[in-house]
Amino acid sequence: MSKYQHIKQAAYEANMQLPKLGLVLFTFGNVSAADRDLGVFAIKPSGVPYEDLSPEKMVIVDFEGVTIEGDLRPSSDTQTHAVLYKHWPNIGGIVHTHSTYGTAWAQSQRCIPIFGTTHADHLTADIPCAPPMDDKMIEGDYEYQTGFQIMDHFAAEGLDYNEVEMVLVGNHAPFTWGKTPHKAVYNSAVLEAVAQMAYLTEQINDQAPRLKDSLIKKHFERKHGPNSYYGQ
Ligand SMILES: O=C(CO)[C@@H](O)[C@@H](O)COP(=O)(O)O
Repeated sequence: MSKYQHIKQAAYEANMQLPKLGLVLFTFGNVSAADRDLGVFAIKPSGVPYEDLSPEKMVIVDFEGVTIEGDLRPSSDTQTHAVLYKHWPNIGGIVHTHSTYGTAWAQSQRCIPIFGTTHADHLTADIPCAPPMDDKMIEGDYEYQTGFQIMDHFAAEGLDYNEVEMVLVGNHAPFTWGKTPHKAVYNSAVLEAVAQMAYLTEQINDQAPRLKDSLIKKHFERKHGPNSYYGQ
C-alpha cells in the first residue's frame, strides 16, 4: 500500500465529481489533493478518461512539480498546481475545469460581476480574471507561468486567496481551490452556476446593475455570521 494512498483516494473521489457535476467533457480538467506535511499532492494523470480512473492511477508530485510516484504522466496543468501549493500554504485541493460558462468568461477576459445574492453567498468580490499569458512571459513551462500569472494577479488586485478561492485565467479557463479537494470541487460548481447566471443576466438586461456593496456585506454576513465580511 502506497504511503500516499490517502491523497490518491481523495484526489480520485474529487476527480470523479467533475463529470457527475457536468463540469468536464472527455479528459478536460483535473483535480489534485495535497498532503502538506509530506509536501506532495496527488493529481489526475494526463489524458486519461474519467471512467478509466482509479486511486492507483493518481500521480504523486512534490511542490517543485517533480513526480515522486506513478507510472502515468501527471496532468499537463501539474506545474500550475505545484506553484500554487508551494506559495499559498493554506490550500489542500485545486481544481481546473473547462466548464462552459466559466471558460466563456475567461475567453472574454472579463471578471464575473456580482449581480445577485447567489454570487454574494459565496464571495464578496467579482470573480477575478487573470490576464492571459503573452509571448514575453512564456519562457519555458507555460503551466509553470500560469501559477505565477494567477498569484501576480491576486497580489495586484489585493485579493486574498483564502477568501476568493477561484479565478478565471484569460484565454484559458477556471481554476479553483480550497482547504480540501471537496471544497475546491464545490467552488468549481459554484463558479459555473454563477457564470451562467451572470451571462443570462447580461443577455436579459445589458445594463443590469451590480448588487450594491452595502447589500453584499449584509448578505454575506447574514449567510456567514457577523464580521465575516472582507469587502472588495
Ligand atoms: O487546460 C487544459 C488544456 O487547455 C487541460 O486542463 C486539459 O486539456 C486536461 O489536460 P490533462 O489531461 O490534465 O493533461
